[in-house]
Amino acid sequence: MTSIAIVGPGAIGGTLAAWLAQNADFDVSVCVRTPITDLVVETPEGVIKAAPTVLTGPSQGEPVDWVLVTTKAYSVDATAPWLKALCGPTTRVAIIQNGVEHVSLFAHLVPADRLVPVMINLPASRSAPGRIVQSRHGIIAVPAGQNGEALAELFAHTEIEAATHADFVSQLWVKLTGNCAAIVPALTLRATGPVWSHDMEAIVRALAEECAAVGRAEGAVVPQAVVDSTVENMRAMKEGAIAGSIHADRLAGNPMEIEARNGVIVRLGEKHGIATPANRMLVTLLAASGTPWRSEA
Ligand SMILES: NC(=O)C1=CN([C@@H]2O[C@H](COP(=O)(O)OP(=O)(O)OC[C@H]3O[C@@H](n4cnc5c(N)ncnc54)[C@H](OP(=O)(O)O)[C@@H]3O)[C@@H](O)[C@H]2O)C=CC1
Ligand SMILES: CC(C)(CO)C(=O)C(=O)O
Repeated sequence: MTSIAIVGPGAIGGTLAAWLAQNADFDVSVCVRTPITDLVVETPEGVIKAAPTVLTGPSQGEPVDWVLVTTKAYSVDATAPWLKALCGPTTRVAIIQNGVEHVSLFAHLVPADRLVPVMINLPASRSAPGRIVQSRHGIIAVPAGQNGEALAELFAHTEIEAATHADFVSQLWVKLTGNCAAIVPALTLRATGPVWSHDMEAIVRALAEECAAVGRAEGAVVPQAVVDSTVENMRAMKEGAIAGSIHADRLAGNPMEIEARNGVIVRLGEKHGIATPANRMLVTLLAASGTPWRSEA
């Protein structure tokens, strides 16, 4: 029996917990801030249900084989008491978040040889605690090597396609390039398609070009086609559509991952001497969007 604890069963964590709990060889628990009774997830393959063990505080935790951290990237320190309770000498910890800083954010909490960064491409939204819609097929990318292989193996019997990649850094930056333009609808609170113009295209393209340039300076391969498809996706965005979790978070008045998704482009751009004026401007504006919205928790 493989024991798996998921810290933060929101849209992503709840979806992954429900899929993993379908495997009778897994003992799945969820570590919550807001209690849940069970999980009901509408997936591309139909509705799946699960009733994992629910831990409401770190004092209820004990060492497990795997911890999957699926909190937002600004909640790192909030996971520390959970990690202390759930980690034994052989526990592996997967960080399943957006952004490119999985390892550096958690380096002070988890030994490097047991920290597994994960890129996830899986659109999911939560309507209530434990009630989630996974709207498209899920993809997970992990670094090549034993830890990555073991993480991918956990998802072998799920809908989610998990694979190892020798060039994992490129997986992260390609995803970030696709995601960084979502800061526009997060600011305007409107889909970009219906208000598309040459000026809007220039802004979206600049955001993605800057991200790709910084990613390349960090050693990633980010093909120009990724920039072009980011622009095309924003052009095609229909009225009423949500451009992912940062847009959904602003609409809900939640804290946003501004720093992990766009601030990082500015910071690492500075490190490499790459100007990132579009990201810098929109980060400043979104962070300044004021009450009742907060930028980071
Ligand atoms: N949603 C999506 O479609 C996608 C999201 N991602 C990324 O995945 C990561 C998770 O996002 P998402 O699932 O959308 O976020 P959610 O806000 O839906 O879920 C985060 C969860 O973390 C919980 N949490 C926060 N602090 C603690 C704590 N101290 N102890 C226990 N639980 C805690 C929250 O609790 P509470 O229930 O109280 O809110 C919530 O359940 C982010 O990095 C995001 O960018 C990546 C791809 C797609
Ligand atoms: C765009 C999407 C859904 C892709 O997985 C995402 O990363 C997010 O919502 O944050």
